[in-house]
Amino acid sequence: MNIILIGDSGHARVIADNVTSNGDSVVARLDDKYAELFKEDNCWLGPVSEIHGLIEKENAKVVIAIGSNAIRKKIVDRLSLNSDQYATIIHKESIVSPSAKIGHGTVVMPGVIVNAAATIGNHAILNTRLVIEHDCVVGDYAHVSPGAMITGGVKIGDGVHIGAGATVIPTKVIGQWSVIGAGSVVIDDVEEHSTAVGVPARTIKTEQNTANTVNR
Ligand SMILES: CC(=O)SCCNC(=O)CCNC(=O)[C@H](O)C(C)(C)COP(=O)(O)OP(=O)(O)OC[C@H]1O[C@@H](n2cnc3c(N)ncnc32)[C@H](O)[C@@H]1OP(=O)(O)O
Repeated sequence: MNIILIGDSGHARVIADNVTSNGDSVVARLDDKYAELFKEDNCWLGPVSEIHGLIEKENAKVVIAIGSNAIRKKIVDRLSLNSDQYATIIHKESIVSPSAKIGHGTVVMPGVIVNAAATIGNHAILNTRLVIEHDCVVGDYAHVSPGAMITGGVKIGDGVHIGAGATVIPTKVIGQWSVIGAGSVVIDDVEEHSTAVGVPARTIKTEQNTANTVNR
């Protein structure tokens, strides 16, 4: 499969590694830091506006390879591609239950475990070596960071960012566009648009994080 990445930073480089280690090819990396389209090492580099021509020319699918949940959403909204024009990248050294569902545009990094009947939304990031336990639901545009432990039946809303190494105990609900600090342990539900940190996690900010919050 040919893949076009939107974004050309560290997160995009990790996704590019995932793509190639699965035997697929990154044929373009598009980013508005480039003024015009050119080819380097057999890969197109250029502004995001080149995407429609390249999808056709290269018979490629697209992944938004940008770490910010809000910016991924903005780009998806702006591009208005069909869902089948996005790829789902699942690293071959991850373990995904046959009964789990993973949405389009979502990336599953090496060492991830997704257990039975978990449902992962679209354009989400399941980062290196995390665990999503049975029956969890992870929303669209969520990012669960490296080493997080999401135990059974947890619900993570759209656009949520779970920090590295955080733990969420069973059946808790993290409201949409909230942020959980690195290393935190969530033992209560977290309201939408909030930031919660610590062990146990306590909410330090509410109504702060939205789909317009770009720096996570
Ligand atoms: C491949 C990759 O790299 S994936 C990227 C993974 N990224 C992460 O895991 C980053 C997660 N981000 C964090 O943990 C951040 O600290 C956030 C988002 C929770 C908070 O950031 P900010 O909103 O800038 O808060 P700020 O730094 O001002 O801290 C506010 C308070 O919370 C405390 N705090 C912040 N983060 C944490 C944390 N993870 N655990 C415990 N306390 C924390 C601070 O000490 C501070 O306390 P004080 O008011 O008593 O001094």
